[in-house]
Amino acid sequence: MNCMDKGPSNHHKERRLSSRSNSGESDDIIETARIPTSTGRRKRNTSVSEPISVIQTTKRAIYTAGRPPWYNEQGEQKEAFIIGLSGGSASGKTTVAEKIIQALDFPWVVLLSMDSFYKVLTPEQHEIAEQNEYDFDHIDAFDFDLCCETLGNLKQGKKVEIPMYDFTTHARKKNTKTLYGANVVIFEGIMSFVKPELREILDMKVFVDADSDERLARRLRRDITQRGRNLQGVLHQYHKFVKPAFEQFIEPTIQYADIVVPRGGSNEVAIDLIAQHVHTQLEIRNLNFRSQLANAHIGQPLPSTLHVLDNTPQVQGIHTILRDQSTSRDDFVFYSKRLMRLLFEFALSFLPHSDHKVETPQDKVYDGRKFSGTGLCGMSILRAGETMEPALFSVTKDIRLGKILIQTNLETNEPELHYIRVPRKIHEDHVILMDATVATGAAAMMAIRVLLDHDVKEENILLVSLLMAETGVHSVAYAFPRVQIITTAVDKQLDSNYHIIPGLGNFGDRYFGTE
Ligand SMILES: Nc1ncnc2c1ncn2[C@@H]1O[C@H](COP(=O)(O)OP(=O)(O)O)[C@@H](O)[C@H]1O
Ligand SMILES: Nc1ccn([C@@H]2O[C@H](COP(=O)(O)O)[C@@H](O)[C@H]2O)c(=O)n1
Repeated sequence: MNCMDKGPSNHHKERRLSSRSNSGESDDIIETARIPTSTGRRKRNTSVSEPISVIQTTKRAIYTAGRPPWYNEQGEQKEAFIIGLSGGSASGKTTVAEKIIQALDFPWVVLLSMDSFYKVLTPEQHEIAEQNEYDFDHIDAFDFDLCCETLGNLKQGKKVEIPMYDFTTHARKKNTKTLYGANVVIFEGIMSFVKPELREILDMKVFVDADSDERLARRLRRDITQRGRNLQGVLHQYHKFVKPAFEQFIEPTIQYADIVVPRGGSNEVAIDLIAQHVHTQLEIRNLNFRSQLANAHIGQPLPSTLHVLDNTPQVQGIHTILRDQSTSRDDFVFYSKRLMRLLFEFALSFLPHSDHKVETPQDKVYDGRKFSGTGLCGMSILRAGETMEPALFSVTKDIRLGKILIQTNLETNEPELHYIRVPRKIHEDHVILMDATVATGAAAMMAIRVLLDHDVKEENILLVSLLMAETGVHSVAYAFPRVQIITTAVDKQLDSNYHIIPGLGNFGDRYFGTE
């Protein structure tokens, strides 16, 4: 882990994180750091500051540093809190944003710059830009539609792809940056308050004010040292475009600000006030999730989306072995694998199928059925869900796999999201979500919420588990009524530690021999 990252606390149940990837994609990952705590300022030359939070990456693996639930027991998102920062060029917007992040001292905060949404230039426009004759300070220079859509999705907790802007080439970089899981987004840009549809997304609007001479002096220094410009070019661009645009578009938007911050990043009092307000907003949204779930649905009938494998003598026999505390680890692994294969064969029947005729070797027509979905993915909830992957492979061909690491914080009893690796284009597919056991349903709900945030359709999710508690079934079905829940048995109770009763013990410990 990066040295800035405090890493998961030792209050967590330890779980093994496998480096094996079945997705067929490269397993290289970026670990990004938490909020920087030093006062030293980093140079910014891209449109998403990095590394600010643990929720941004350019690769397929996303580390989220133990994010607690960001949704309520109905599975609904708690919206991210969006702070908009406006002000003239080089007024100190980025500096203020970074100071707010330091003052917040809170993870899952991301800084997003409006530079990301500069329109892509035509070759002719690019040539003009090279001569400092392109007007980057006009509202038409920005793609407001993409900006609103992206910021709106981020507010809704969705995963988004952010274009990366390079001031030295006046162009977007080839790679985008993935952002997922922000609780607070700081959005800064000269035109942040210009459009009403953008203002509407902002929960708090801050205008950073600085003397115009100071702005020019800072811009000269910055553009020459960081943006590949020369003195003459910067002065020309400033007088022709930047100064008039400030007067025409930016300065008038001060009227929309909730707070005006004179002296920018030097204004510690204003920064502390902003941080305090955000803290209050986040506290209002906090939940003690797992204990709420455990008591939420006592006595309710089981939902129609629950499908339990027939309790044949064969299934009951396997359960008897698995639940027996004296069963050896070898037998536990062997019989759980048998049960998993039966479970997956059963689960596959809940995927969409359509009529499909084939000709038999006798030249006769057979009226058959065929999987009619676009594709199939498996997602395992680490670590116990990972034990189910070989059984899934044994009954499905060409399935792509992803993983989610969720741990229980033993102090708060809340599930916390640490790691996600999602197969490409998962939103088009049916997804088999695997966990060996489901007790309160808190981890399963978090995993489902992650899938929804990646645009998987709720009705395309199958939660497949060897053993569930009634509470877990109810929690999942109440929050996500279109998810199919498929298991081999449902036990009635949870004990005070949220363990399934009678249950089969800690599945992962028994399977991996880590008791
Ligand atoms: N209070 C300040 N004192 C001195 N330099 C500053 C101050 N605030 C910002 N700067 C410098 O001015 C330049 C522009 O600041 P920045 O925060 O990037 O402005 P903006 O995001 O509004 O363009 C940067 O090089 C930054 O280091
Ligand atoms: N290719 C570009 C794009 C934008 N600019 C200037 O950037 C300013 C906005 O960024 P701040 O960090 O200063 O807020 C804006 O005034 C544009 O003139 C540019 O020079 N080249």
